Amino acid sequence: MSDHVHDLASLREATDRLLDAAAKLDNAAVAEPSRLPGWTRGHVFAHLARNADALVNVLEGRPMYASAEVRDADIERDAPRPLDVQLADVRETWGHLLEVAAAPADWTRTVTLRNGVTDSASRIPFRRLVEIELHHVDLGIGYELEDLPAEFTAREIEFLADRFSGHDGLPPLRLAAPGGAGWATGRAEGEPLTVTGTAPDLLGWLAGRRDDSALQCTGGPLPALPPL
Ligand SMILES: O=C(O)/C=C/C(=O)CC(=O)C(=O)O
Repeated sequence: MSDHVHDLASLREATDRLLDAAAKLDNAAVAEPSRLPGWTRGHVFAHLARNADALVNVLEGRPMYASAEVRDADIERDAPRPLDVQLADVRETWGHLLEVAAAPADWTRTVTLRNGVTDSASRIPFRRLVEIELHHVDLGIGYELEDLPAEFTAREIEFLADRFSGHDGLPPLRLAAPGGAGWATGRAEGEPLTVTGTAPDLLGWLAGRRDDSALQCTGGPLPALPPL
């Protein structure tokens, strides 16, 4: 089981980091494109606020979002807001999520996210941490994959490697980072290809944040990853 107390502490630090960096922006920068196709920085802030509300729903046993359409429409509605409103929303919704997470609860219970995904409640703080850390990078404001805490990077590679594990569209893969860290993913049977790169480059590739140009693949050509 994930250590939700440890992950909540990491989440506090990551959220403070994002809010401190974002506070240096101005309204014009909020309206500029983020690194996510079709999304301004305002879309990213709006998404983070609505995701906090959605995770409160998950922890309290309600559907994460009323529907995919409502999720998307809420992000579009909130994206054009000025910086102070965006950051107040991210801060307040995060405060509410923390309050709900502080209530006595069975952290081993199974909760349901969107698209029918289920998980242990104890993994919700880590899932939120992924949103905060990767979207901080997506804002394109000077925080890069290399700036992510090494523990987070290793855990997110493991999380994504698990997600692609057993995927028929992928050959067996062994991911290898300097220092001996390694992860297995793709189909289980067969001789694995070895994909070598720094942990940030491996994470960037798996998470769709970076191309494969910094990775080396031995044993065959590097496969294209299926959509997340
Ligand atoms: O952690 C997950 O499996 C799901 C995360 C999300 O759905 C994040 C979003 O894209 C969202 O909350 O809108």
